[in-house]
Amino acid sequence: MNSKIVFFDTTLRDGEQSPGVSLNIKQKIEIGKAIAELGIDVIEAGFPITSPGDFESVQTIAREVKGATIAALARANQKDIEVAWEAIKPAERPRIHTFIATSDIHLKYKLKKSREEVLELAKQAVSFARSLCPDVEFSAEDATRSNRDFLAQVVLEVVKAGATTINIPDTVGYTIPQEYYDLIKFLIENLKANGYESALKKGDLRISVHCHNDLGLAVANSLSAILAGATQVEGTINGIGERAGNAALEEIIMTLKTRADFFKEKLGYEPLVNINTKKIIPVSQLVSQHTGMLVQPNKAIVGANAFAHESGIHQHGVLCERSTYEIIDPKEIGWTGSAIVLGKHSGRHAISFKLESLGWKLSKEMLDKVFEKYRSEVKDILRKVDDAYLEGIVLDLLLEREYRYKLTSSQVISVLSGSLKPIAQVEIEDKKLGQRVSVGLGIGPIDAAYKAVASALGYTFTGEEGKKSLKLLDFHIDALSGGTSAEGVCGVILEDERGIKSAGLGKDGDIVIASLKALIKALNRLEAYQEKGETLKKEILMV
Ligand SMILES: CC(=O)SCCNC(=O)CCNC(=O)[C@H](O)C(C)(C)COP(=O)(O)OP(=O)(O)OC[C@H]1O[C@@H](n2cnc3c(N)ncnc32)[C@H](O)[C@@H]1OP(=O)(O)O
Ligand SMILES: CC(C)C(=O)C(=O)O
Ligand SMILES: [Mg+2]
Repeated sequence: MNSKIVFFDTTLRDGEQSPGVSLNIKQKIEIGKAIAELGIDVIEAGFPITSPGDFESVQTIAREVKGATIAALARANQKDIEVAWEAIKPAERPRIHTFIATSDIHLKYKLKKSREEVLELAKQAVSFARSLCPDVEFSAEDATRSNRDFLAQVVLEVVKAGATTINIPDTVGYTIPQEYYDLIKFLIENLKANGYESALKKGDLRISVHCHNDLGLAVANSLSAILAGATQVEGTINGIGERAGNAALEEIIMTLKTRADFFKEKLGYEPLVNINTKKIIPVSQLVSQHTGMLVQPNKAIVGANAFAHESGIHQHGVLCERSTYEIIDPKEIGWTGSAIVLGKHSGRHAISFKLESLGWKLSKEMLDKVFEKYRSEVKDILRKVDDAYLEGIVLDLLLEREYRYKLTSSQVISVLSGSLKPIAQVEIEDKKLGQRVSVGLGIGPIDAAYKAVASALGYTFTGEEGKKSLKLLDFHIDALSGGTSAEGVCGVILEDERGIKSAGLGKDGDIVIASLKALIKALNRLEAYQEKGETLKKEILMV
């Protein structure tokens, strides 16, 4: 019995076929090396006949990427195969991967050839490839829409011609798990009946699967094929690839690892052996960065939300014991850990956890007050609550009466056209220094208003000398309801020179006023924190 499944990565070939993706040689080598470090057995580096650039990158990968077999794709013709061989020849272990479609749809409309002609081309391609390279993979493109008996005949003949891996692609993502299971089983039984049982058992001959995700079934189909006896599985990092993409290798790997019990029982052996799963997140991020294909947040394993918990009941569970709502330890795949994200559905346990991590250890009564304020002031307004807003609530409860600034008057003028600039005038009551008045010019009315406030209180957003520097880390405005008379809500996060963060929300029918209210709130909280924050944290509060 085979002791392991061969993992075949085609991020650099099928993955690069994603619309809009084009990787340069440097990026391909970086990705190739990262995939090899993950422990992937075969890396399909490209399709060398495509262009001189593709040839060069496949050749460079063949020279520089160690540890994995390096494969190159070729159509079923001599020229493609010669060029592919030329490119991969320098690899430690080269593989020629040749293919031709076997479905009647492809034969009739695309190749315009009979079944007999395709069978002949497949045999010739494999035996020519085999005359160059000992490791030859053959793919029957669109296998899942092919006539079963014809497919079985092609498979048998290319094995006789010397193919060592036979790939049965679900090229258009059409099959479903049970159907694919039956197909793979049927093809394996047919090979066994024709004298290849021992080769299959020893791993000298492998049935491979290559699934596309048009119905969202690529990973399920791949796993089903493994259960039917396939011993090579193909896919890409992050599931990128033609149209809806390929099977996501990281999902297959983590399913085999997480449900090793199930697969071991069904297969009689442990299917996952050599993968260094801690490299999954770094390689996923590298692929996303180089291809420009963002990973959707809710994507399994590698999505930003895959180990993030926002709802109170789940947060409570995870804080008690991670395994209540997580089936994988995120550290096992290279994340730093699980994330507790505050939002609309969060409860007291998560708030208390967050505050403790910020240094605030609150009494139960105080926590109840914070939660009530969180519920009434923040929960429905912010989609994701930064820690600074939470800390701001605590400061309001303890120190609001002492807050230093009050906006007493303001006027802001917008400019439609011409050389004039928007201008703002503000009047602020400062508990320490009395009334402060200032004027600001800006690109827009909010910019002008913020500059006026900063100048009145001795701050600068632009690094002016002699003033206290502030960074505007976040600024956003939303409408609280629909229509032109909707109330606007502004959220602001500031950071001072020491890295202290402070946030404020402001609501008003006038969005400039909402923005000013948010800024003044954030500045009040910042000053309160600077003066008393650390001292207050040291006390266990019994308010
Ligand atoms: C399912 C898959 O993912 S298959 C891989 C798909 N990937 C790519 O196509 C990316 C790289 N492709 C390319 O750069 C180009 O298509 C090239 C260089 C390979 C070929 O370009 P062109 O010669 O201009 O041909 P074009 O792409 O327009 O058409 C494909 C030709 O290959 C033929 N062909 C397609 N598949 C095969 C095959 N497996 N074996 C032999 N011939 C094939 C077609 O019948 C057609 O032939 P024709 O020119 O005689 O009509
Ligand atoms: C070339 C083959 C393996 C392919 O990518 C497909 O059929 O999807
Ligand atoms: Mg494909």
